[in-house]
Amino acid sequence: MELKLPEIPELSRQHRLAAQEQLDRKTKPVGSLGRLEELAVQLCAIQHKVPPDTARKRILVFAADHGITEEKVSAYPREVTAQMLANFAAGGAAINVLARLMGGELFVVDVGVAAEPVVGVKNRKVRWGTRNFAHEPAMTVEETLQALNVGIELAFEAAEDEVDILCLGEMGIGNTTAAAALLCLLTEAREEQVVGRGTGLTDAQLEHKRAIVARAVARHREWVKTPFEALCAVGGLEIAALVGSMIGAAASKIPVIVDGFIVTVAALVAYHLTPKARDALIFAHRSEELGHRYALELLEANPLLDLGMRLGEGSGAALASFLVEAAGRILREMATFAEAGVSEREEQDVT
Ligand SMILES: O=C(O)c1ccc[n+]([C@@H]2O[C@H](COP(=O)([O-])O)[C@@H](O)[C@H]2O)c1
Ligand SMILES: Cc1cc2nc[nH]c2cc1C
Repeated sequence: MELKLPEIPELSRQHRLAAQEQLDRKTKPVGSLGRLEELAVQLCAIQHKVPPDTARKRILVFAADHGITEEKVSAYPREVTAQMLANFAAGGAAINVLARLMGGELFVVDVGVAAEPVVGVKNRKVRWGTRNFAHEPAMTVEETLQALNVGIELAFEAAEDEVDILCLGEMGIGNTTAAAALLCLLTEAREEQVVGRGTGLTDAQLEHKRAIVARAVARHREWVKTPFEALCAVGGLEIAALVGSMIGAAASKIPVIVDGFIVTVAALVAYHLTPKARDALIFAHRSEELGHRYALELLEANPLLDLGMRLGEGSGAALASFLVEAAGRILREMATFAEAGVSEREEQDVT
């Protein structure tokens, strides 16, 4: 298997201009809907249509386990990943509540959880968890490509189902360690800048996690030459699938709402592999996780929300989807000055 990525179309300048022109004719002072207007224009540029479609929303939650949990880097035991899959399937997790509230479909995809498959969760296991990257590369080239392809396939399936907006989330105990190490390997970041408390480490546990990441990153820097190799070295199966899904969605002109720290690091990998993947991304929120600010800055991303959240599961993306849908509906449904018989702005000479 080799790395073959789908072609990504350019953002549509024509639809961007048409969207802005229509917005300026709606019954509101020019520019008064602020970032909602930017969002509406961005949706049109990604989808190549005015007004944009926002009715059909799908959340993809990619789940996997991490060998690095052997190093005691998470506040919770590895088994929680599989247990949460059962919770997702039963409808009891935060993301189930938010999916119901937003009227979105929730697809949970097991790309590599270290347990038997769960009924109600899509089984696309590549292997039962990654290897411990403190000692060896987390994934082989073959495994990484397989996981990337799971993501690409799910994005293409969404396109076939005429999904309008894709929200991306993840579940995987230990994945803030993988994401932080990946961020270090891809950039000049130091561990103190990007290794955070994840699910809630104490000060002493955070020190330990930083030492583990520093040692592993130094070790893998010796051989890692490309972003793809960085993903193999310290990434995760769900992170690789997220990267694939972003590239597949961009190729299919589907806007993607990026959740927290882990999904943003996946976005950075996608950007390094194929820069145009960045164009289809909308950043949901600024997570409490330490490295998120840094990762967002690298992508020049200004997220919509800042609610002090650090859950994952796509929860921030689901919340931001309300704003994204609002932006699209404003362009679709608001009356123009002419339609409503409202007087337009006056050119007043005050000299
Ligand atoms: O999305 C975030 O910014 C975020 C920040 C901290 C933790 N998480 C979630 O918590 C898990 C990873 O935390 P940890 O401490 O086990 O590395 C994983 O299931 C993520 O969904 C997610
Ligand atoms: C309970 C629990 C739920 C989660 N959801 C995403 N990451 C999680 C981590 C834990 C520990």
